[in-house]
Amino acid sequence: MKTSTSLKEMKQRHEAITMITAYDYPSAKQAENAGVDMILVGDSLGMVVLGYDSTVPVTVDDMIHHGKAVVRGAKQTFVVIDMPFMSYHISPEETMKQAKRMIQETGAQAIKVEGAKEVITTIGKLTNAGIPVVAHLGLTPQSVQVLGGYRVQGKDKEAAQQLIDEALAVQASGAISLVLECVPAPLAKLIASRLDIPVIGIGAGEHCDGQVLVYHDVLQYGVERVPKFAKIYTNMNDVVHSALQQFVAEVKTKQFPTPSHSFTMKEEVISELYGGNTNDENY
Ligand SMILES: Nc1nc(=O)c2c([nH]1)NC[C@@H]1CN(c3ccc(C(=O)N[C@@H](CCC(=O)O)C(=O)O)cc3)CN21
Ligand SMILES: CC(C)C(=O)C(=O)O
Ligand SMILES: [Mg+2]
Repeated sequence: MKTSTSLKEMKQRHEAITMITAYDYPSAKQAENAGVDMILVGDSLGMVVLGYDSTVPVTVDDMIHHGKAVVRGAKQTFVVIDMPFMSYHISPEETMKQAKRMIQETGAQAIKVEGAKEVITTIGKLTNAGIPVVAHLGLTPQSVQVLGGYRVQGKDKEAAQQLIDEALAVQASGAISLVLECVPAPLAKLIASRLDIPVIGIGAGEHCDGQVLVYHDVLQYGVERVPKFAKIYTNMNDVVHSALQQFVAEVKTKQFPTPSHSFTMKEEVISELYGGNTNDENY
């Protein structure tokens, strides 16, 4: 199991950190078996496994339900879980209460929060309470309606400088790592070099300390289009489609099930069930 200290040491020795999302028991088990360093129970689950068109409808209960299954599937892997939309903005009391539930009820090792300005003091409070916090800057999908769409962030001088300042601020308030989403590669490179904590990029280029992608994008599983920054390593849509089509066809044509997928019983018991009438048309 990685720790915030060992992740920082990986950064220091320039060993790339790998992170992938998982939302349930089988995906978590697969991620762990493939040797990822960290698993993210992302609120992207709202879009990729619950079918919402943004991450905004996702609740703390949704996150806990999926988070518990992920932790059961990946007991040896560092699991980070997203605090969902508005669960850390209402009041400090509400934030602490929900963060406590997320950690205690799932067994995850850390939580992740989007943004900087409004969450700087929150990161410090959670850290002081013993909850490791991962920050998330750049394209922050919970604010998609404020950002005006899923767009690359930090392209001009002012926006880039603001991102640099925010990255330093989340580190100063105790964040153990920073996820940087959809920012120009040169800006991500500069931020990663200025910070001591690992910067995990998604659409942030090759110079981050690690990379994170959404499980269903990597596998093209259930998703139709994937963001430009995602790399598709296999096409599960085709694999699943053809397997399910074959199942349907084989049942229709009576090719499935065969005796090898069935159970039988003693001949004499069957005969008794037919009242000894072995001439019955169904016998
Ligand atoms: N399947 C999936 N993968 C993700 O990476 C992901 C989600 N869902 N849901 C939550 C957020 C939303 N994310 C997204 C969604 C769309 C784009 C996107 O369409 N980006 C444009 C680039 C726009 C530009 O050029 O400014 C693209 O063409 O990829 C990016 C990030 C990342 N996260
Ligand atoms: C895209 C990653 C970083 C995320 O926050 C999520 O999957 O919810
Ligand atoms: Mg997220």
